[in-house]
Amino acid sequence: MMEGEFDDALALANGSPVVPARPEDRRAPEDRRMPEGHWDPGGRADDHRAWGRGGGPRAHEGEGRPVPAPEANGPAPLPGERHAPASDRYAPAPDPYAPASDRYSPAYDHYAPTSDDGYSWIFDDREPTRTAGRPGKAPTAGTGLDDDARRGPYTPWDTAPSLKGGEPSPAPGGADGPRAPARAPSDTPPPPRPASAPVPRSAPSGPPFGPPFSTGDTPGHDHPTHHGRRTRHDHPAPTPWRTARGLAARAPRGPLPPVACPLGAAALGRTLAEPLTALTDLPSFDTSAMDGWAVAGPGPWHLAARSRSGAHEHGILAGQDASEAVDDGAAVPIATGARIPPGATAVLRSEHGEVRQRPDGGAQLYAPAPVPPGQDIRPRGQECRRGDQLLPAGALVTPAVLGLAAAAGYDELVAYARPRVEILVLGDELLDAGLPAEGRIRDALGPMITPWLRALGADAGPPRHLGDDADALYDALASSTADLVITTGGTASGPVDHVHPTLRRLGAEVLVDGVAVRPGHPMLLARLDADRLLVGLPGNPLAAVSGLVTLAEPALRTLAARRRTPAYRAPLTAAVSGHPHDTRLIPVAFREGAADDGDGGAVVPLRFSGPAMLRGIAAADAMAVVPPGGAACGGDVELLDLPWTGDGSAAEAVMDTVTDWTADAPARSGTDARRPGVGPHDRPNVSPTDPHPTGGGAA
Ligand SMILES: Nc1nc2c(c(=O)[nH]1)N[C@H]1C(S)=C(S)[C@@H](COP(=O)(O)OP(=O)(O)OC[C@H]3O[C@@H](n4cnc5c(N)ncnc54)[C@H](O)[C@@H]3O)O[C@H]1N2
Ligand code: MOO
Repeated sequence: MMEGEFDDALALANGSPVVPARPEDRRAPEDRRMPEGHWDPGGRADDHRAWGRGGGPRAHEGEGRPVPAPEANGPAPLPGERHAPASDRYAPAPDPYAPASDRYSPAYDHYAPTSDDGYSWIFDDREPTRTAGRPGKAPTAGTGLDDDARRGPYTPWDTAPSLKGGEPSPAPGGADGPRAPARAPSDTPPPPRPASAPVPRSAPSGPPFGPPFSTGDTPGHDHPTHHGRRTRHDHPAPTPWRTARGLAARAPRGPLPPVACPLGAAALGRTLAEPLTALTDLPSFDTSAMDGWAVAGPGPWHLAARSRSGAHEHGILAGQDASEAVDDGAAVPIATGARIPPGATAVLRSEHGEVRQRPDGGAQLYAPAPVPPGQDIRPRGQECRRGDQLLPAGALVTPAVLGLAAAAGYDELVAYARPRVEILVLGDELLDAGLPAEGRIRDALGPMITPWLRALGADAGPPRHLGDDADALYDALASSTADLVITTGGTASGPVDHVHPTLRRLGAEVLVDGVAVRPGHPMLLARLDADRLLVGLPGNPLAAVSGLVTLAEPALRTLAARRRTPAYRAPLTAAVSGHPHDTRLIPVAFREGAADDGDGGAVVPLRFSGPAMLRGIAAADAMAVVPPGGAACGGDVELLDLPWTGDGSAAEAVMDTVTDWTADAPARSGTDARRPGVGPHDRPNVSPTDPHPTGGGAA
């Protein structure tokens, strides 16, 4: 296209005489590749990429801080004060950790649903009570100790004095039982200590309670009793939570081999093992972006009866041949998605054109304003040229990726194999249908874990129920060919907790034997052989969730070659007390506009987050990582996505390669508590319209 032709259009608009365009100046539209609505007078066909790679900010700039600074969200606790002032309506429960206990608490009845939206009752942001003034509890007790800590450390059943006549063991002390032993902070391996050295106590009260953990400085690794009898004295120190995640991520030898899989559900959720490279230009031909007329040169245009019989009765439709050229000064009806015929220079939308009949029986098409060359034409190669990298290896195959791959000409994708996971549900007490009865309960983990793992890209079959049969467990583990076996229950040291003994019997290498996390501390990770791992999830349902996110998810990520989603944080609407030594994982719901600055996102700790409960996690958007010692109201906490929260992997992959991703992205306020790139959610339990989400719990 010559500049003169553009001038022609302008001249027409200005009522100036039109100099007919020279046909030799009209190159095929295929040669002009510019973004839609922009013609390419200079024929800069190969510069088209520049249009998508402007100077806009990179999509991931500023990603690290999607939420306001903590100080914007509420006062920090005063020195010596564990909770925020009472005026803070998002202030914490008297002891938010207390409901995590399995002991009956009247609180469980107290938080029955009362609110209008039916969900806000679950927020764990009850009216604050200063610790010192809390009735009925000594200020030093219950500040982060759950039932387990109160009743004492992890105690192997076979050494409990009341059951066996083994070594003497001190009786539980005080009303709350013995205190948990002091341990190193969660994410720091405990310092080496001589085996005979006494273990310091976290509280001076209570009778002595012998050292319960291994003195080894490498938790879970140098434990001397993996092939011998476990005693209370030689149980390994729990692995710090973050260390455990890292060990789980590094436990597999690497990703499973790539496979070619048909484009469709078989590929969904896998990770691309090769870059997705365009097999064609997209669009692959110059395309009409609108229903209307393909026009050649400036108007008005002669609406010719098409010369070829039968063809183009309704004009040129999508999918039809459009090889017949349009003469200069002529127009032909065209549909969205149809090929632009040779000679056409623009598309005039149907709502913009006016057809006037001529006395000679012909028709003339008029436009209310000049039609710039290239208008409403999607030029070939606008989105990509053949050979362009559309996505890098490592991108998650999402539904959108399937669509893109299909558009780009793929019939199958080369992606990493899905990890095969076998789920073994242990426990004679479990029913798989009906109501709990006669001491038996419903299996809550089988129905949960299979889809959870599938959402993580695993090939997980239905759970197998093995009861509490040690031989059945041995046979199942010995014969399994799965990349990862997941057991539920039986990780502790009760009389029918068969996981540890069976691993010893199999000669498995225990990589993580207990994690400094609540709930879920008995979780474990073992290598059955070079290519098979086992994650032992505790039986308490929320403890099992904790094990899923702590051990199963990182291991599966490595096996499936999934990217780690970057950590993200949000401020808490209420203080959460911490375990003295262990990391806590608590279910939280996102709430936009909950913070005191009026528009900041935040996360609301949910109630019913005791180890045996699923009520909190079922309403949750994420799990918050609460470090030992707790987190203040307004303080940022790290968040772990849940499978239904969304996964930014694909978006991150795109951001690495396509810079105009930002052009259409909604502006990020910097206060969105959600993962960058994930749109506002509308889960009913976190209705942003509810100004008083404390609901029934606020009283
Ligand atoms: N003496 C000690 N006992 C326990 C300790 C401890 O430190 N010292 N830790 C407790 C903690 S914490 C947990 S968690 C559990 C873990 O126990 P197991 O992994 O051996 O699990 P089970 O005893 O089989 O079950 C525990 C609990 O969960 C229920 N359960 C089991 N499976 C299911 C299922 N599929 N669906 C629903 N509920 C399930 C089971 O009935 C028990 O109530 O150990 C504590 N003990
Ligand atoms: O604290 Mo256990 O780990 O109940 O879950």
